Amino acid sequence: MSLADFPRYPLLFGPSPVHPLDRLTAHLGGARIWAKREDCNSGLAYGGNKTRKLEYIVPDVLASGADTLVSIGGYQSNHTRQVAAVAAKLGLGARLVQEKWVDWPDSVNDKVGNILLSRIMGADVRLDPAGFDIGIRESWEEAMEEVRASGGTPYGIPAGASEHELGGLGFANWADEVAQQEEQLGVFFDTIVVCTVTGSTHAGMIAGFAGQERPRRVIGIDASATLDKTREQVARIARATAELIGLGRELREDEITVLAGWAGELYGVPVQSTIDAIRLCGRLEGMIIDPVYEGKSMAGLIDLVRDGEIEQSSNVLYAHLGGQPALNAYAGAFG
Ligand SMILES: Cc1ncc(COP(=O)(O)O)c(CNC2(C(=O)O)CC2)c1O
Repeated sequence: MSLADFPRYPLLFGPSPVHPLDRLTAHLGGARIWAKREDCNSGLAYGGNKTRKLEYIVPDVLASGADTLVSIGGYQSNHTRQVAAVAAKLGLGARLVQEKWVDWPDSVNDKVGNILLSRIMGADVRLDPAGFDIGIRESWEEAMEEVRASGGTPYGIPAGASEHELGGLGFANWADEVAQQEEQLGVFFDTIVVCTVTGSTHAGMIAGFAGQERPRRVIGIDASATLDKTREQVARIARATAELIGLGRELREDEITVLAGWAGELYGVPVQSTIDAIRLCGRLEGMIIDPVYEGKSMAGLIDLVRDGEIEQSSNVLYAHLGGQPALNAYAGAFG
C-alpha cells in the first residue's frame, strides 16, 4: 500500500500557502523562517490541522453509513469545531464532548471561540467536568452509546483524530505537498517545527518525510505538558502510519523528536514565552497564533533559532496549524 491507495475527501482550498516570515527572520538574526498556513487551508469554519486529517477519515465515515460524528476535546477544542464544520458540510449530526481540560480564569471560556462556533454550526455540545487527557475517554464512549440508544449510527473520532487508524495520513500527505511546493519555490526546508499534543499531525509528517530522498529534521514542540504520553503517542502513530503507507523500513529513533520546554506546567495555560511569541508574530508579521498550541511551538522556534540550535544557514518551515478562535477565551492573558 501507499498513501495514494487511500481515498481522500477534499475539504481544503488546495495546497496550503507557504510564505517567508522576513521580518521575524531579520528580528531573530538567524535561520530563514517560513510558514505553511493550515489556518488558511479551508473554507470550513477557519480550517486547521484537523480538517486535513479529516480528509482521510471522511471516506470511512461515508462508507460506514453513520449519521452522527462523535468527538471530544476541551472546551476550546479546535478539533471538535472542525468536526462540527465537516458534519455540517456532509449533512451529518455532530455530538461533541467538551471536557474541562483547562482551568482558566476567563469565565467565558465555555461560551466564546470554538465552542460558540460549534454551537452555531448545529453541533450537540455537552460540557463534561473531566480534566485533560489525550487518551480514549469514557465520556466519549458513553456519548457513542447515547447516539445508538437514540436510534442513531455514531462514527467515533477520538481526541485530535490521533488514536484513529487513519489519523496520520493527512500529514503524511502534507509532507508530499511540502516537497511539491519546494520544487516551485526553489527552496529546501531542512527543519520543520510543529506543535504536538495528541500527536498525529507530527507523526504523519515524520512518516511522510521519512519516505523522501532528502532527510530533514521534524521537531515537535510539546504543548501537552504530559511529555511522556505525547512522546509515546507520536512514536506509536508515526510507526503505524509509516507501516500503513508502505515506508518499507523501521523509523529511526532520531526521526522522532519531541522537545519540552515551552508547554509550561499545564496544557492550555499560556506562559510568558507563549504570550511573547504571540505578540512578536502579531507585531512583526500580522500573523495571529493562539495561546494553547501555536504560541508554544513558535516560542520554541524562536529559542531554537536564537540559540543557533537551528543553524543560521537553515530554511525552517513553521507549521501554523490554526487555533486562533480560542484567543477569545484568553482575553485576560493580554491585559
Ligand atoms: C491549533 C492546533 N495546533 C496544534 C495542535 C496539536 O495537534 P495534534 O493534536 O495532532 O498533536 C492542535 C490539536 N488540538 C486538539 C483539539 O482538541 O483542538 C487535539 C487537541 C491544535 O488545535
